[in-house]
Amino acid sequence: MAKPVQVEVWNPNGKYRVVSTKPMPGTRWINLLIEQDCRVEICTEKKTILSVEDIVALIGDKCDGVIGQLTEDWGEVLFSALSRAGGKAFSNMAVGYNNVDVNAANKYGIAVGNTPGVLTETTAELAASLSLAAARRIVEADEFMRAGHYDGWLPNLFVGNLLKGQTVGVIGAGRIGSAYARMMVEGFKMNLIYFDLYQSTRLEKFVTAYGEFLKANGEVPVTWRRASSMDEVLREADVISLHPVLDKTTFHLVNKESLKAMKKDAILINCSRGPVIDEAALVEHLKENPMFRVGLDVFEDEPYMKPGLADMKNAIIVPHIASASKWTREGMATLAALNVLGKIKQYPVWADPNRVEPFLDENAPPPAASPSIVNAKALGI
Ligand SMILES: NC(=O)c1ccc[n+]([C@@H]2O[C@H](COP(=O)([O-])OP(=O)(O)OC[C@H]3O[C@@H](n4cnc5c(N)ncnc54)[C@H](O)[C@@H]3O)[C@@H](O)[C@H]2O)c1
Ligand SMILES: O=C(O)[C@H](O)CO
Repeated sequence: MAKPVQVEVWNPNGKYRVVSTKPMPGTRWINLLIEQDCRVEICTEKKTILSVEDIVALIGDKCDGVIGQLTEDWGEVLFSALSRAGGKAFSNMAVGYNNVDVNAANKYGIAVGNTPGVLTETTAELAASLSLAAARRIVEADEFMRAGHYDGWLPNLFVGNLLKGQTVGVIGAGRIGSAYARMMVEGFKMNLIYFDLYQSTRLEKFVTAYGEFLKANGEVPVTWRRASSMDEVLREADVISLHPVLDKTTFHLVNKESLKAMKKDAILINCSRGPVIDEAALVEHLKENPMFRVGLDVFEDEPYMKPGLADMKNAIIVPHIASASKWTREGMATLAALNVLGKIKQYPVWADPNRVEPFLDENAPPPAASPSIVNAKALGI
């Protein structure tokens, strides 16, 4: 039998039992659930990643819905346990849901929610921060100062790359990739090359209009191009940022061969999912190409790193914090809670999962809808 898991209980007499596998930022999400007659149970176990067994214990005999995390393995075992407990709703507190077996959820008629729209800019800003930090060697320089090595200005000290006029390459120009592209184009006057399965017309229009604006002001216009293959982006771009979903088509999208195709002094940023890069191949590439720099928010075997990565001066590594702004994390918690609540209350699914502002307005009640259910069609809701 699974051992009991520690929880904190809100509104013990609530009719619907909703479990959150982690404490989440803010209290609005808790209040919204309580106002709608939910008993909210928040797991307070100290360990960071809960096992499937822990979550089965949390679900227990009666559970209407669960808010879970991207570190958890939501597959057959958990969805069957949730279904046995009478549950009909699950939401990841994340936009990515590669940790969820949606087919298994479909089998048990369980809605799967995610949280798009509220983390686009925050995540793009971290990708931009890593791009700048890598280009200007900020982390290396900071370590150098703290170690007391600075004994005066030198012409060759921490010389990096100028972004202005260079080419930024985006692989996966969806919500986050497009927001990042705009930041780099508008902020640093970089030219854009992107690769996506779909055309990003809005992004193209934006760069065209900005280029015309620059030209009208006597400046060199920025340009854009949609590449017909990822390789084109790898060969041509000076800074490449990865923003696709993780699925079979993007696993090890960047591998030994693709790394070789990139410029020797290129910068590679990954704020999508770790397995999009073959991390062992990346470590070898960083060793062989000291001018090549990388900024990583995500790792192939998270929370672990491949041997050697932590020793590389040309790598900047941060612990999956791309969506970690207060506003975004509180918003993600709210959206995840409302996904679960919406299914419990049999509300319809919101028509446009990218337009989530009405759910985030602290001064007004949220719409009676689930903000984003990825298997809505399959479940006929
Ligand atoms: N590091 C973080 O904290 C963090 C935060 C948010 C999102 N993410 C990750 O970023 C991903 C993207 O988020 P989003 O909101 O921009 O999603 P999105 O669906 O708007 O964009 C993903 C884009 O990837 C494209 N794509 C899919 N397969 C591709 C392929 N084989 N080659 C090229 N492009 C391909 C899609 O067409 C789409 O335009 C999420 O799925 C998640 O995994 C990470
Ligand atoms: O997919 C996501 O939402 C992130 O990885 C966490 O913000």
